[in-house]
Amino acid sequence: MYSNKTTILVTAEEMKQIEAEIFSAGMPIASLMEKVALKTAQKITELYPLNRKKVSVGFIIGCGHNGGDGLVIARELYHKGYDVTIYVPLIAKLKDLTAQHFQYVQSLGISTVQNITSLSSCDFIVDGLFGFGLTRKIVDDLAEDIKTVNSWQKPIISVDIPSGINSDTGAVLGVAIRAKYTLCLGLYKKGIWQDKALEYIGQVKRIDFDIPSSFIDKITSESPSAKLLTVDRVKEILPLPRHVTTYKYKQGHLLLICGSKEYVGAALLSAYGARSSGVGMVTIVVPESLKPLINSQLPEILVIGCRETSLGSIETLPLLDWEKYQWVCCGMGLTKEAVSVVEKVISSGCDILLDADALNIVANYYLLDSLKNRQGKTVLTPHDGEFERLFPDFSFVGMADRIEETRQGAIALNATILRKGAKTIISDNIHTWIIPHGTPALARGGSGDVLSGFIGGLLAQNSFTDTINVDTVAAAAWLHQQGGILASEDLSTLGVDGVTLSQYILKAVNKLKGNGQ
Ligand SMILES: NC(=O)C1=CN([C@@H]2O[C@H](COP(=O)(O)OP(=O)(O)OC[C@H]3O[C@@H](n4cnc5c(N)ncnc54)[C@H](OP(=O)(O)O)[C@@H]3O)[C@@H](O)[C@H]2O)[C@@H](O)CC1
Ligand SMILES: Nc1ncnc2c1ncn2[C@@H]1O[C@H](COP(=O)(O)OP(=O)(O)O)[C@@H](O)[C@H]1O
Ligand SMILES: [K+]
Repeated sequence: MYSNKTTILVTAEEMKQIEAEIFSAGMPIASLMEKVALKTAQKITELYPLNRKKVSVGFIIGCGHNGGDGLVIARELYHKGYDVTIYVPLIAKLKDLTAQHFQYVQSLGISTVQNITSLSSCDFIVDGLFGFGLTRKIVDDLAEDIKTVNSWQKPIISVDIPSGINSDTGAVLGVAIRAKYTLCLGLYKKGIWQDKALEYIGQVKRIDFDIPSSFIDKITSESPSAKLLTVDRVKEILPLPRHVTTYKYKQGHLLLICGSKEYVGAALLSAYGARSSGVGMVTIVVPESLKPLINSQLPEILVIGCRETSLGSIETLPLLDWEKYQWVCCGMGLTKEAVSVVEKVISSGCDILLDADALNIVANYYLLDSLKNRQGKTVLTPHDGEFERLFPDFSFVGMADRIEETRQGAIALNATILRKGAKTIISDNIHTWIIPHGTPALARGGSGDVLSGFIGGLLAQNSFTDTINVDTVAAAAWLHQQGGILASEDLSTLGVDGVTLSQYILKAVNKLKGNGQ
């Protein structure tokens, strides 16, 4: 079982406790700082190698151990031949270890300047101002310094976390460094993966410093932690390789209930998404008038046309043999008037995924209790607007920690929630996955319809395995983003329409074979 502990996201408190375990086990604080900073310095020389020409580096040094790290890095780059200048705005309140490093750096003759503008001629900047010890808003001169550095549009490498970013919620505390690289120390801080931090973190790299996994377990195993989903984990979750003796019904039967005259494409795109999952069978329930189109576009899909309203929505569902289907996906392009359809799906007792208008209907008709207490598993795939509509007056809505807010939603509705966004969050009441890589190319109508069908198809297949739903939904979201990334590489950010996306998801699946399988 792939159980990489270092993809876990930790809060400042958890990191402090993990480091306290390291210190109480005998590792001197100064030694850990030295080890961490040496590895960080090494990474910086890889990012900005000297290659014979002079490279000048400006350091912003804080008063805490982030500053201590920065000073050790400054010293090491100096010894390697970089032109180093340091600026120590909080010189009046340096912690002891930081003060010692400052004294040594000065004894080496490394130049210390009195104001930030003296760094403006450096090739790049290292931000060792604040780490996870930042506790309050950055104001006054320090805030001005950060605005000044950002204004230079120069590469900034942030040690541990961009200074000014709350390491739990990702919120900007007044003002924050806009980093080109964030070199996260030891374990990923939770704030780095919150959508709010996205425009400040740049490219994130983790600097490993051999934290014993028993210490990580000891501190984090009690609390439900979020983790980054990695390619290795996705490979484990996918229903691959197939048994040679399999047959189509062993590969799952998915029921899609979606579409309307107004939103024909949503039904089509959900079906394309389902097709890309490789699910054994797909049955789609749509208003009668959509039937010929679906049949012509996706000949392998069984189409049940049903009576439609004057507006072209599904009026009533026909009698369905619900037992036949491993999963039901409902809502894509359904319109908000198909209330009885959603009520029937909720009371069907099947395992269901609700998206788009089905979510709006649940919100508008207060079906939350019937959702929470229903038989069968529930997956919800709201974007932020749908999420807020679902939980208008719940205490957790609007909390600073968006990852935790999503988990609270999952608990409230006894469901697995996929929260759409630049960083997709997938959570049930215990497990939370973050999809680390994404592309804004997906920010267009139809991407979500493809996603719902694709998730449904994977869930239907994995219903024959012991894979938990939150893992399957996360793997689907990971492949959906990867499909978008691959498509934008070939067709540009503007070229990732829903049909193209559904085809590139398969390229993303195929690429997994290349990952050292
Ligand atoms: N522990 C270890 O050995 C290791 C730790 N590691 C490194 O240390 C970092 C954590 O170190 P840290 O705890 O010293 O916190 P850090 O962010 O450096 O400084 C916070 C200081 O700033 C101050 N301050 C806060 N807010 C402020 C504000 N708005 N405006 C002005 N001042 C403000 C506050 O002092 P205060 O003003 O509250 O008295 C506090 O003392 C961590 O991110 C990692 O980089 C790694 O190297 C591994 C080894
Ligand atoms: N900036 C972005 N970066 C990455 N993914 C995005 C971004 N914007 C949207 N997406 C993804 O695109 C999809 C949009 O879904 P949704 O808003 O439901 O679209 P629709 O319902 O119109 O198909 C979601 O999977 C979301 O995660
Ligand atoms: K920093």
